[in-house]
Amino acid sequence: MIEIRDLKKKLGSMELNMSLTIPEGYICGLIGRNGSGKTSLLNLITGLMSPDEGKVVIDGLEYDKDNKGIYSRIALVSEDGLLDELCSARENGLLYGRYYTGFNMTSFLCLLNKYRVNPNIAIDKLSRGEKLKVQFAFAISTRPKYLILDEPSANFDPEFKKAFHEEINKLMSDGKHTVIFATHITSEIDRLGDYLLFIHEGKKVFMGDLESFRDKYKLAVGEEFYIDRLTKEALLSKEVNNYSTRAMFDMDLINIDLDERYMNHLEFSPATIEDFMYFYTKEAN
Ligand SMILES: Nc1ncnc2c1ncn2[C@@H]1O[C@H](COP(=O)(O)OP(=O)(O)OP(=O)(O)O)[C@@H](O)[C@H]1O
Repeated sequence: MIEIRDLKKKLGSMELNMSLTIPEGYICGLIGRNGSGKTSLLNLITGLMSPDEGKVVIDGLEYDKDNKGIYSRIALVSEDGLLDELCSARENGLLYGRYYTGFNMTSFLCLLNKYRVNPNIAIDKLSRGEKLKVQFAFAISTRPKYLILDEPSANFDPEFKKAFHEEINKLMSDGKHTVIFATHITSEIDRLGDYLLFIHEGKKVFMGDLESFRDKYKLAVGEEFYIDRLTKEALLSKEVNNYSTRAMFDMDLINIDLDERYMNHLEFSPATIEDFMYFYTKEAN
């Protein structure tokens, strides 16, 4: 389990400030608009960045006290690659694999072969997508309990996306692994995710399973008159068009006794992550 306890980090004019728990055995999609703090949060979780206050606790272990225990459990795949760019993938495997108790060189080379990446040329001679493939293959070959992916699939071609999803499913099949991935592709969370963590300006807006998300946030369509009659606190924001109005509601805050008669005039459907982001950030602006 990953616990983020009262974590604070000043990032320019913004402060990342949150507490949350990420359970084991699930895939958690991390979403938020550009600059909301996704990469910074993942860097704090993986120990690449230190918090100003608070801490990250992984399986009861803490950075600075139990680094070895943490690093044997966690692997990060990100654009800012952690491998040596001047060395080939094979050399990186030989150099850095030994720091990971679970690293398997044969599995690493097999995956590179499967992904059609040459293991013998320097990483800086590879394309962006190929670099990410090397990182992904390396991370998977350490058999991490926690696999952290920072927008991994943005540069993957459709064929590799399929292989990537298969590999994630394989890793997750024993129920003991956890994947956290930041993405801007909301359909990827719908497809892969069990949990959703939505952040905005360094703060947690929603953390929970996708079913709870769809129960909590609903999109209402109908006449503005009826939308305006519902509990004000439950309304995230609305968009008025010529013929109908769309509005996002937090159903936990709706007062059913008072609102039901107006709700009957509106059509409600579970929010998609994309709709939620649109209506949430529209109001927050
Ligand atoms: N070391 C740092 N010092 C100062 N500011 C920082 C630092 N790292 C990040 N920031 C700022 O913090 C904010 C969040 O950055 P971050 O990269 O975490 O966002 P993000 O959600 O991953 O964005 P994107 O979706 O564009 O990748 C940005 O405004 C960034 O400029």
